[in-house]
Amino acid sequence: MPSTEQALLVCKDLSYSIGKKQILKHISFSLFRGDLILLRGDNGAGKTTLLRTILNFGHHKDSFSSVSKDLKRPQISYLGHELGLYTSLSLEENLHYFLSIANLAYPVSQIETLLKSFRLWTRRMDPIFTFSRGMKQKSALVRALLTGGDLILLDEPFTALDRSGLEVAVTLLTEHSKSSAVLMATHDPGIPFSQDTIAWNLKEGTLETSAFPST
Ligand SMILES: Nc1ncnc2c1ncn2[C@@H]1O[C@H](COP(=O)(O)OP(=O)(O)OP(=O)(O)O)[C@@H](O)[C@H]1O
Repeated sequence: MPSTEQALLVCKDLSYSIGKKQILKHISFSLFRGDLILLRGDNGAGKTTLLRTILNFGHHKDSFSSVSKDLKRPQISYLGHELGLYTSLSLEENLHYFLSIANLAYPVSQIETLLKSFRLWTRRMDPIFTFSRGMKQKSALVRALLTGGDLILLDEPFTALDRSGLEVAVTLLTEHSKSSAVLMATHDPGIPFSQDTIAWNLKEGTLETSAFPST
């Protein structure tokens, strides 16, 4: 394992409570470029809470104490249960908007490749409200990939995807994780990830890590 000095984000002894209920208990981990991590756990185990805590790591300075020396603050992209797309805008308009607020150029040929992979290319000028649930999910994944930055956090990213959409998503996320880190919460047991994938399991507020697939 690389040293924590090379980590994008180091978390030490993170505990988090909502009201009187302790959700996360003394959690420690480091995230590195190249990591592709599946986060599992029962309903209510705290997966969404952990992802949102990482997203807002600046509010938990005592736990997130160290980041790589060459990187002041990792850029994080988040895709949660709410897809965060503007439904009255077209897919293309959404991508233009999210790239512009992330201060990124519009990568024309990359977008064409992504949209063709997800079979969204011919629908790119249509408003999002005319899309099926799976098409909205694919659109949100494209947005997250394009604005990915150093770390992508995904909460149930495969919801409503058909088999071919799932395979495309897995391929794209695997490719993306080679240059950044990808951490995703999922219940889906049949995701075709490689043996290099890291498995995390949240159980009663503590984090267990194991080789993939988790048991
Ligand atoms: N706003 C809130 N107020 C009170 N309790 C909350 C709130 N948000 C989350 N919780 C509690 O925190 C715990 C963890 O919730 P969380 O959404 O992180 O679980 P999860 O592992 O993502 O679950 P799921 O698999 O169902 O999506 C649950 O017991 C939940 O009831």
